[in-house]
Amino acid sequence: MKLLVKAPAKINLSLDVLHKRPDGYHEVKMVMTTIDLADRIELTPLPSDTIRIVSHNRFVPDDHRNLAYQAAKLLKERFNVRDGVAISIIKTIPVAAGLAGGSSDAAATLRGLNKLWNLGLTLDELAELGAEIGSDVSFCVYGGTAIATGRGEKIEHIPAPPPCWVILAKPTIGVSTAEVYRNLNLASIVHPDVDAMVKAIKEQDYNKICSLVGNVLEEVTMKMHPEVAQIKEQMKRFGADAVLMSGSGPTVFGLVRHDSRLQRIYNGLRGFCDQVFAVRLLGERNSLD
Ligand SMILES: C[C@](O)(CO)[C@H](O)COP(=O)(O)OP(=O)(O)OC[C@H]1O[C@@H](n2ccc(N)nc2=O)[C@H](O)[C@@H]1O
Ligand SMILES: Nc1ncnc2c1ncn2[C@@H]1O[C@H](COP(=O)(O)OP(=O)(O)OP(=O)(O)O)[C@@H](O)[C@H]1O
Repeated sequence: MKLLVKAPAKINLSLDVLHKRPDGYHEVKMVMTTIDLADRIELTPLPSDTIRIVSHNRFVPDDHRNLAYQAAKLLKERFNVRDGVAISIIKTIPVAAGLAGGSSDAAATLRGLNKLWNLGLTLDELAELGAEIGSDVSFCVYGGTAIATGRGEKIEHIPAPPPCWVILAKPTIGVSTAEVYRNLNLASIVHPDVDAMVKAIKEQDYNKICSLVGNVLEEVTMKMHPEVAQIKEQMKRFGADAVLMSGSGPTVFGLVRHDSRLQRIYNGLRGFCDQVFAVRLLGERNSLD
């Protein structure tokens, strides 16, 4: 049996960093939501006791460095699974983009193998395992919309924001998350109001949500890559309701409510960015089947 699993990308509507922890990670407080831009993961049982990664994207490693490989290895070791699996990754989410592509592939692999190998784990158990792979993996196990705290692995679900379009534009650079956190100057942070963002989402107040988007990592990445600021400016000029960099970047997203504006913004951005997408926010959380 071949199993197909969808691995959606995330954006951060609000991302605050509270302090640096003794273990080197940063204590964060963020609002994350999944969007309808997804990789597809195909899981095929193998007769031998191996994990094989198949990916036709030259930026995606096809060995133990792949987060989907690490997800399969973790399940095999923890639950003594002797079966093998071929994990084929059909990539749509831009790589090293701030959209949690690798983390979502790992999360989808956890959900899929739980089913393929009849492990009977709950989403909570899979999210806990996911945290061992990366900070964004727990959220990606659930999807939907959530407040993430700790180093990003503590998840509290909240309702989805009101429906809208999300325009994404990724400049042709990749960003190292570790480097961005390293270059963050904690003393000069202007903190976004994460609680107010949560309240605005619960009240389904689209205009308020737009006025509250904020990401403390944005300034750090912009300093390294001025094209991020340029794309933000363009997106604002073409009429997006709110514009922000996602995660550690460099992808910039814009929220757009009216269909009539969408084409104009999309066409305008295509002029100077290869990777531009127009997708919907995804309201629902992932289920186990
Ligand atoms: C920027 C975000 O994507 C926002 O959602 C996440 O905070 C990063 O999540 P991620 O890519 O899954 O991060 P990980 O793979 O766990 O960590 C990569 C590196 O980023 C830094 N890192 C990550 C998360 C965090 N809360 N504090 C950190 O300082 C650490 O140096 C770590 O070695
Ligand atoms: N399945 C995968 N897909 C993409 N990249 C992967 C994968 N597994 C490992 N990687 C490695 O991880 C690096 C970061 O890729 P990824 O697309 O996950 O970044 P990101 O979107 O910035 O993640 P985040 O938003 O969680 O910080 C890549 O450069 C790549 O070498």
